[in-house]
Amino acid sequence: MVLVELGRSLRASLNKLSTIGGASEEVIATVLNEISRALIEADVSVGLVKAMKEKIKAKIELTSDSHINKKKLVQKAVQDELVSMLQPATKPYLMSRKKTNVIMFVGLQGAGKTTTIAKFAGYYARKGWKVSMVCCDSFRAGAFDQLKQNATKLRVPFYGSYTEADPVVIAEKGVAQFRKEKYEIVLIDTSGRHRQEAGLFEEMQEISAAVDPDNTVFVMDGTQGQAVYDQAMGFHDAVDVGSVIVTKLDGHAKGGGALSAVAATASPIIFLGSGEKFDDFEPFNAKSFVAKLLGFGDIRGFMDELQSVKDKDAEKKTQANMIKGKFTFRDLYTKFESMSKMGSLSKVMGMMPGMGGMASMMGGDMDAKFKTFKFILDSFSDDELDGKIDIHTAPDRQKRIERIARGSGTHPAQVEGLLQQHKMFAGMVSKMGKSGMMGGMDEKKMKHAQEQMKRNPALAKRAEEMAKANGMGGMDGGFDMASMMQNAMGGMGGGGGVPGMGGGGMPDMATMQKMMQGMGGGGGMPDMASMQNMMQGMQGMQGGGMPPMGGGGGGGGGAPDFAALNQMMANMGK
Ligand SMILES: Nc1nc2c(ncn2[C@@H]2O[C@H](COP(=O)(O)OP(=O)(O)OP(=O)(O)O)[C@@H](O)[C@H]2O)c(=O)[nH]1
Repeated sequence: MVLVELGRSLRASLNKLSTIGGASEEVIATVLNEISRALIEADVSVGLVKAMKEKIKAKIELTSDSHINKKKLVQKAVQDELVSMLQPATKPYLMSRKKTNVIMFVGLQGAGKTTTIAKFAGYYARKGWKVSMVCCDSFRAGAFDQLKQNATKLRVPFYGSYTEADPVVIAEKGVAQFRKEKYEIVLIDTSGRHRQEAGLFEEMQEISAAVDPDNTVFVMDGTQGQAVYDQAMGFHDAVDVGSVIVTKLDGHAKGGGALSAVAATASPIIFLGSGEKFDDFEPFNAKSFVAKLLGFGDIRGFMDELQSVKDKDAEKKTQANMIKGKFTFRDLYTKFESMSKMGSLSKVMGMMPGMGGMASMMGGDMDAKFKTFKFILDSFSDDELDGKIDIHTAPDRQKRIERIARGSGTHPAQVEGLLQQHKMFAGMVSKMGKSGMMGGMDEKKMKHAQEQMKRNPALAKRAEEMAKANGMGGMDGGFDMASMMQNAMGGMGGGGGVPGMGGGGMPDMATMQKMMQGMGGGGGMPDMASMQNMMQGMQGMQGGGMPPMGGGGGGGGGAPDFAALNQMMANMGK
């Protein structure tokens, strides 16, 4: 998650508010002062912060109802004001799949244009768009090689020239070629300069006139904080900047200032860059960003991502298998694919309520582990993946493990670790399949359970009390995913086990989706069906968590009492 420090300070301040009933004037004043200080430290302009603080205060004072939960009120006011500070005034360009979308990238030298183009290309290619790149940066030696290298890694076609010095000619030829080949997206890299110079602006205007881009994206270095305001305005006035991408928000204290300054120029921010890797990139939406910053998760973003990347056929097959109580290595692979198409796992986790902090705590290692799992599965034969050869019981099991380890560049112990986790999860799926639990929550049954809860508010209340008694009560009287996960994972991160291979099963996407839907309302109680789904989901994680999250399973903490939770569900239904 970007702006880790700012998020941590804001969350810590908000947590000072009492959960029960009211918070004293004094506490509220302290919290608002701390929030203001955190924002100023992130380089947000003092004027903006002052105005924001006054607006929040006014909102709180206006609410004379003494019964209202002050904690919620302050949280909501802070969230709303942060959103309005970061919400750009204009809407960004929306790409269409029916045409060639020509996108020109501009910015100062070193802002991260070439890297951002690669990230942008990767993001859309993962979602199935036909993407291409054109290098018009004939100013910086090596720019074309850099773009070429990135394009090759991403398997995206590119156009450029070592001999042609005129960027306008390159742009025209490249765009014409990719238009003819019916590419949906053509990304144009332009050259940068150290400062905003007349020469740079002229070149940008000439390229722009030659290719008539559908959108001009201004790439800006976020480490400069609020100072970017003048830069953004300069580019805005020189070319018709349609949207902005702010880069280098990883670990830089000034990111908040950069974001608020860009929003103040009325240019829509479309993506944020948070590292040098292609995956260090996320779409920007003020509401989702603030929700993640404050640790509330981003259910909407998660669902959108899930929908846009899901390989529906593969997921359907896996779902059908699981209902029958079957879970092959290919099903495991499908789960990995779905997750990896959504970007880095830490990003995905950042979208889940309360889990953002955990993701940053666990660091980039998670993604490395995730990749290792995929490499191992890539070295399975089709028959092994589909369970036609049961690798667990095959007489030449050891030989197969060694072959897979060689093929994936891993240690046989890591392959063994994956087999163990698969076995555990497949066993669980098998039990659930037999008991009908896996298929148990189809739409009809889910509706029925929801109706039950609606008709009987006492039941909903009891469920909430029970959930709280089980240590699941959290923010807004709803669920605190972080504490649930901590419970569910027991000794995450502990020693023992095969290094890097603590993971096991993962709840199926449908379960996860239902579970998220249940939690997405913010506050209140998830419906009964979702809760039961959630239990199933968590059971899937019990063997060490989502694959890359398992920490070897050694570190104590104790497994959650799923039997008790399930019993609780069952009792509630009576
Ligand atoms: N930490 C971090 N580094 C980044 C990010 N984006 C780009 N970089 C790094 O910033 C440096 C400059 O990036 P480039 O993509 O070459 O910049 P450019 O704007 O294309 O530069 P010119 O072609 O010279 O105009 C490289 O070392 C990148 O790896 C980011 O989000 N975070």
